[in-house]
Amino acid sequence: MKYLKQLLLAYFRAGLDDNNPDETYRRKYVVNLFSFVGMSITFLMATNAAFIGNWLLSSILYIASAVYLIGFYMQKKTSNVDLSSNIILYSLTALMIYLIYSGGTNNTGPLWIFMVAPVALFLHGLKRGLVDLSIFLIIICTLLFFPDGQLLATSYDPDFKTRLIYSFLTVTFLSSFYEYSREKSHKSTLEISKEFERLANYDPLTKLSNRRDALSKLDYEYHRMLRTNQPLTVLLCDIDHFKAINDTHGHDAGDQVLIKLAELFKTQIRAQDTVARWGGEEFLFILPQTDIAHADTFSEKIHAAIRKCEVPYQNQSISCTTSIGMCQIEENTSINQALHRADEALYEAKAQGRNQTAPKVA
Ligand SMILES: Nc1nc2c(ncn2[C@@H]2O[C@H](COP(=O)(O)OP(=O)(O)OP(=O)(O)O)[C@@H](O)[C@H]2O)c(=O)[nH]1
Repeated sequence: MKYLKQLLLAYFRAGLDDNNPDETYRRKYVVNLFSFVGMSITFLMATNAAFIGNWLLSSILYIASAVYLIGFYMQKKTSNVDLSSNIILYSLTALMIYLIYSGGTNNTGPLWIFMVAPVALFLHGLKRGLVDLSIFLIIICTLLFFPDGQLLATSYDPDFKTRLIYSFLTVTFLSSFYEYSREKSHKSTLEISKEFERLANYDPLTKLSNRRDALSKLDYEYHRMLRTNQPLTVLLCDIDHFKAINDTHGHDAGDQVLIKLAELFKTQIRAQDTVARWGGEEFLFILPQTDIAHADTFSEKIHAAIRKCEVPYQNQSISCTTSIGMCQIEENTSINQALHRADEALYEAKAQGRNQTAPKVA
C-alpha cells in the first residue's frame, strides 16, 4: 500500500519543479493527473469491450490508453507541457467523437463526453479551451443532428441527443466559470506577490533599491566578477551636514533633498550600475566592470552634478555636497570587507573636509 502510494505520488509529481510553482507547474500537474485518469479509465473500458467481443472498440480504447501514457512521458522527458496537453486533449476529443459515432458499449459511449469540458479548460485555459470546446460541439452536433443519422453508425433517441447537448453545455458553463474564477484569483495573487516583492526591495521615499536589494545585487555582481575577472567597485556616498539641512529647513525639506539626489544619481549611472539607498542619508553605488581609477572619475562626475543641483523647497533653494568612500573588490576580499573598507574611506573623506572622495587616486 505504501509502495503504491509512493508510486502514485511519483507519477503525479513527475517533471514538476517545486522551486517554481507557476502556471506551467499547474499545467504539468493537470497533464499528469488527466493522463493517469484517462489512461486508467480507457484501459478498463478497453478490457471490458474485449470481454464482450467488441474488438474494434477495444483496440481503439487500448490505443487511446497508450496515447495518454505517451502524453505523460513527453511531459516528463521533454518538459514540453504544450505538446503533452495537446496530445491528451486532442486524443480525448477524437475518442469522444468516435464514441458518439459508434455509440460505444450499449450506446452508453456519449456519456463520457462531459470529461472534455474540464480537461479542455484546465489544460488550455479559458480562451483557447472555449475555442476547442466550440469546435468539438460543432462536430458532435453535426454527427448527432445530421438528417436521418447518416453520419452515425448507431441511432439515438432524439430526446437523448438534445439532453446530451444541454447537459454538455451546462458542464461547459460551470467549468468555464470555475476556470474564469481560478484565472482571476491567480492573477490577483501574482499582482499581490509582485507588490510584496517590490515593497521588500525598494525604498518608498526615493524609489531606489533598498539595502536588502542592494546586497543581493552586490552578491550577484561579486560572483560575476569572480567568474569574469572584470573589476568591481563600490562607492558609499553620504550627504554632508544633512542634519543641518533637516534642522534649518525641516524634515520634509530633507526628504525632498533625498528624492532629488536619488533622481540625479539615476541619471548619472550606466544601465548595468546600481544605486541604492543604503540607509538614512547614505547611498551605495555598485559599479561592475569599473576599476577604482574609473570609479574615481565617476565620483568626480557625481560631485560636480550635486554642486550644480539646487533643490527647490517653499521658495527656497537648498544645495548640498557629498562625501564618497570607494573600494575596488578584489578576489580575496569578501563583500563585507569591501563595504567596511568603503565605509572607512568615507569616514576619511569626511575627516579631510567633506565634499570629496577617498581614497585619493593619483
Ligand atoms: N529628512 C530625512 N532625514 C533623515 C532621513 N534618514 C536620516 N535622516 C537624518 O539624517 C541626519 C544624519 O545626520 P548625521 O549622521 O549627524 O550626519 P550629517 O549631519 O550628514 O553629518 P556628516 O555626515 O558628518 O556630514 C540625521 O539628522 C537623521 O535624522 C530621512 O529619511 N529623511
